[in-house]
Amino acid sequence: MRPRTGQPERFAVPATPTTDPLQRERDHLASSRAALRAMREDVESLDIRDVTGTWVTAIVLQNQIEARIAALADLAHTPLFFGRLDYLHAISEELSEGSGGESFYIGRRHVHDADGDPMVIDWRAPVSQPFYRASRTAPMDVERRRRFGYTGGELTAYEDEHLSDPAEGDTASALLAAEIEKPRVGPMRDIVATIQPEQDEIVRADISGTLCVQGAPGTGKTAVGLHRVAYLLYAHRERLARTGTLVIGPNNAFLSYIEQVLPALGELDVAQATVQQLVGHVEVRGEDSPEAARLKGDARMAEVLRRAVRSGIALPTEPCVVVRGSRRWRVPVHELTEIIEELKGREIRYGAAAEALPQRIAHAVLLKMEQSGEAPDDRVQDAVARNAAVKATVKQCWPAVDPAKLVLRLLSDPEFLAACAEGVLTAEEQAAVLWPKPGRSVKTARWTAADAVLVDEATDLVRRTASLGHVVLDEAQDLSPMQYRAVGRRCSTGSATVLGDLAQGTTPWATASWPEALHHLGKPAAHVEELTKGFRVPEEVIAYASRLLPSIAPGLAPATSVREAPGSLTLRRVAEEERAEAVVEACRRALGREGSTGLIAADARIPLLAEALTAAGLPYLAPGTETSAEARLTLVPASLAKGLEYDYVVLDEPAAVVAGEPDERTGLRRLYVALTRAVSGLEVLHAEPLPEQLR
Ligand SMILES: Nc1ncnc2c1ncn2[C@@H]1O[C@H](COP(=O)(O)OP(=O)(O)OP(=O)(O)O)[C@@H](O)[C@H]1O
Repeated sequence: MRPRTGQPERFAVPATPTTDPLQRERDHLASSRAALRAMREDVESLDIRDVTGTWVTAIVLQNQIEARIAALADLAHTPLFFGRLDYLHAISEELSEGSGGESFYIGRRHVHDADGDPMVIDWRAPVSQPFYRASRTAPMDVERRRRFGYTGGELTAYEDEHLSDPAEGDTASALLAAEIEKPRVGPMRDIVATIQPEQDEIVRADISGTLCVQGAPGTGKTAVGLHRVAYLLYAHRERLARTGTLVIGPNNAFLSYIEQVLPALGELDVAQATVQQLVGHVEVRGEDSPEAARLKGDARMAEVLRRAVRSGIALPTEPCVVVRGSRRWRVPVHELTEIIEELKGREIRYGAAAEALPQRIAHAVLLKMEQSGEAPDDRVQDAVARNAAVKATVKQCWPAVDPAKLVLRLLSDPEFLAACAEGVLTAEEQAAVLWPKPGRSVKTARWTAADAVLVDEATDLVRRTASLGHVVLDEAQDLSPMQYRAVGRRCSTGSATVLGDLAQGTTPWATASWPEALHHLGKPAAHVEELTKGFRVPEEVIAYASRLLPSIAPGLAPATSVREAPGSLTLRRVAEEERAEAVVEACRRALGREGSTGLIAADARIPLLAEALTAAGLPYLAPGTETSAEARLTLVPASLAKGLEYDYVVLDEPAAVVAGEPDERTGLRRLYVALTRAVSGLEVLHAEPLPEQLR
C-alpha cells in the first residue's frame, strides 16, 4: 500500500488526441477506472503465503486484503471523481516537475496509475481542500474549479469557475442545485461533491477539540457529522483504528437511514448506536412519568449515585490480624482507618480503590515484618493481600458494589434513597424518583430508559468506562444531562462532534443551552458553531415553519433556504369525516411525482391512517425501511420523524401532533420537526383549527 503522507500529490494531464474538453474528461474517467481496476487486481493477486509467520497474522492480513479489495470496488453509479482543481502555480517544490500549474481530480478515493502518479485525489487530502473553500475573494491559488455532472454513471457535463479572473461574475451552480433537488429515494446519500465552505470548516476541524453545531432543520448537520468522521479517519487513521469512532443517533429508524453514508465514503469500521443501546446493562421494560424521567435525567442524580456507591464504605471496628506460620501480625484500627480515609479522599474509581485496599493493608503488614527484622519480598505482600483476614476487613470496610443491584435498591428503598439524596433532592422529588412498586431482582424489575442511564453512571463510578477516539452525537438536543454524561464518558479521552437544534428538542428535559449541555458532556471548552443555510426545505416551507420559532426557541435565528420553490406549500382544510380520505388522496397526488413521500401524523392517528391507506390499496413502509422505486410511501409517526426527509410530505392534522405531547411547547416543537421534513412539497391537511402561529 502506498503510504498517505498528507503531502500534496501531483497529476499531469496526459496528452490525449482529442481537443473536445468534455471528451478529454471522459477519457480521464476511463483511464482512472482502468487504473482503479489495476489497483484492485494488484491486491487480489497478492500471495501472502511467503510473508506470514503464523496463521494468526495470515488471517489478519487476509482480512485486511479483503477489506482493501472491497474498498477498491468501482461502483457504477458512484462517480470516481466529481471535481477538478487547476492551480495557478505548482503546489510544492519537490512535487513540481514543470513551471506551470497543476491539475487535480477530486474524488471519493485515491487512484493512481502504474507509476504511482495520482489520477484521482481523495477529497480529504489537503490539496483537495480548496475545492470546497476557495472563493473569488480568497482563490487559494486556484485558477479554475470544475464541477462534473453525471447522468447514470456517465460524465455528461461540467461547470467552471475561474476564481482568479476578476472579470468573471458569480453565478449560482446549476450542478449544485441539481444535486440538492435530486429525488430522495433510498437511504441518505453523501454530499461529498457539494460540501459548502461553512460545512467544510466543521468537517475538517481539528480532532483535538470538541465541536458543537447548532443548526436549523436541513442545514446539513447529520451530513456534516458523517463526513467529519470520514475526514478524521483519513487524517488520523492509525489513532482512530486503535481507539474507535462512534456515531450516536436518536433511534434505529434514523440509524438505518444514515447507515450507508460512511460505507459509500469507503469507511466501514464506524460503530452506530442509540444512547439506549450504549447503556444497555439492564433490559428496559418500564416507562417513567415525564416528571420521574426528568428527575432521573437531572445531573443531581450523579451526586446521589456517587453517595449510593460509597454508602457501603465503613470504618473498621476491629484490627486486622494476619497469621503467618507461628506469627501474628496486627494492623490496628487507627492504621486501617487512616488507609481507608486516604483512599476515600482520592479521586479514583470505587472498584480501583477496592483493589488497592488489600495491597495497602498488606503493605502495612510488611512494614511490621521489616521492623521485626524479616525481609519479605513482593510475593509475601501478594500472599498477605489474599489472606482471609485481609479479605474480611476489605469486605467489611469497602464492600463490592453491583451497579444494577445498587440502583435497584436506590429506586426501591425510600430510606436508602433518602440517605443518599439528602440535601440534593427534596422529599417530593425523592417520592417521584422511587418506583411505584419496589423491584425484586435485577432481572425482573421494570427498568425504564432513564434507569438504565443511572445504572451506567453507577457502573462508571465503580469501573472506568472505556473512551473512544471520537464520538459524533446527532440530535443531541433531546438528551438529558445524565445521558450527556453517559456519552461524555465514552469520549473522555477523545473528542466529540455534537449536533443538534434547540428548537427541535421534544423531551421533557430537552437542552436549553449548549454551554450547559457541553458542561454535562464533560467538554465545557467546546466551540459552538451555527449553521443557518438550509438545504432540505424550500424557502416557502421553512418560512412558514419558522413562524413557530418565537414560541419554541425564542433566541434562534430562522433558517434561510438555498432554494425557492413556489407552490411547495399547500394548506387544506377539510371536513372531519373526509379527513382520512383527503389524506389518502394527498398521498396519491404526491406519489404521482418523482421521489419519496412521507405521511406524517400524530402517533395516535397512525392506526387509523394505516387502515385508510390499506383500504385504498396504497402500500406503505415504516420509517427505517428503505424506500425504493417500487415502495415510495412511508407512514411516519410524528415521534419518529426527526432527522428523516422525504421529497413530498403530507402532514395530517397539526393540532393532533401538538396535542400528542404533554405540553404545548413540546407539541409545537414536534410540529416544527414534522413541518421541516419536505424537500420539494408539503401539503398540510386539517379539520381542526391550526395552531394560531400558523393561521
Ligand atoms: N452541501 C450540501 N450539498 C447537497 N446537499 C446537502 C448539503 N448539505 C446538506 N444537504 C442535504 O440536505 C438534507 C438535510 O441534511 P441533514 O439531514 O444533514 O440536515 P440536518 O441539519 O441534520 O437536519 P435535521 O435538523 O432536520 O435533522 C440532506 O438531504 C442532505 O444531503
